[in-house]
Amino acid sequence: MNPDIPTPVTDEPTTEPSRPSRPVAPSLAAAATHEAPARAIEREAHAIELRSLNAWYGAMHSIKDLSLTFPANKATALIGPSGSGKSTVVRCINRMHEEIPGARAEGEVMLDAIDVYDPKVDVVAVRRAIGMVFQKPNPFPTMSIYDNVASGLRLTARKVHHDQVESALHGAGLWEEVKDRLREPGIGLSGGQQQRLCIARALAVEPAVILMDEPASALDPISTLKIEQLVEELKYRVTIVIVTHNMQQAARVADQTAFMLDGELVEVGPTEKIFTNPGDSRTEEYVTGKFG
Ligand SMILES: Nc1ncnc2c1ncn2[C@@H]1O[C@H](COP(=O)(O)OP(=O)(O)OP(=O)(O)O)[C@@H](O)[C@H]1O
Repeated sequence: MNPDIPTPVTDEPTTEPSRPSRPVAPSLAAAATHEAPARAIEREAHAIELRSLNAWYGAMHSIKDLSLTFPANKATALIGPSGSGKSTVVRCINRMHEEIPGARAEGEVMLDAIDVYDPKVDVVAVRRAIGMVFQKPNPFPTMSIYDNVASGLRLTARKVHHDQVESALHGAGLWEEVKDRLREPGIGLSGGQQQRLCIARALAVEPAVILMDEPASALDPISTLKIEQLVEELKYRVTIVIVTHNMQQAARVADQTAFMLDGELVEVGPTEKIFTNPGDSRTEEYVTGKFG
């Protein structure tokens, strides 16, 4: 564990455990670089393609031969009943699954032309290129608002520019609310603001993809709306994968929706089709509330 990085206020693992130790494949290196100007928000988003992904917890086979593409610059919702494997899939995408004792994954997770499971790819670079936001906001408890956002940048940059922090806070729709209190603790913000601070922290390192695992389920309706509006804005700069139990939320924010059941992909398609004219009767039963 890097001593510069305090433990986040959550039992979720931090996505930034240590400094990169070896070179990364070129596009991941590009995605992870801190040298780009602060407003390099035009950075390309990348599609993620899962090819025959399988995941286990010990002997339990929890993700079964899942192939699925998350198109660049789109928001894809992962829906399905509790235990269907949604969170496991997102943790496989940025290689956090393997941090769980006894857990392993097989298959390919392609980011652009690079398999993030390629042994030559640095796992820290993967997690910079593929940011993650959890259900419970997890700002670093001892850090100011400013330092929370700067923390990822400091892993590799000698100097963090104020512009980079400001740009990320703008990107997360938080700048106006915090610009006069940047040195105050991040945990002093409201829950919704903390979640946007976590989004700013993820954005600061200019990821290609952001994974959101039920990012609004702990928030009030107004904060939820702000997160949903943010998803709409962010997808012009990053690819978004959002796990949600809220069907209305999926319908509001997602261009594409994938329905999972028992670790398998039942169906994926344009969100409107999944909600109005799904191809599989199990999808219809789920989206109409007959189970789950
Ligand atoms: N850390 C873990 N150790 C062992 N089994 C796990 C672990 N995390 C998840 N599982 C199991 O893997 C399967 C998929 O769980 P996962 O959390 O991915 O589903 P989910 O669809 O995200 O559920 P929820 O909507 O309740 O969050 C479940 O059977 C679950 O019990």
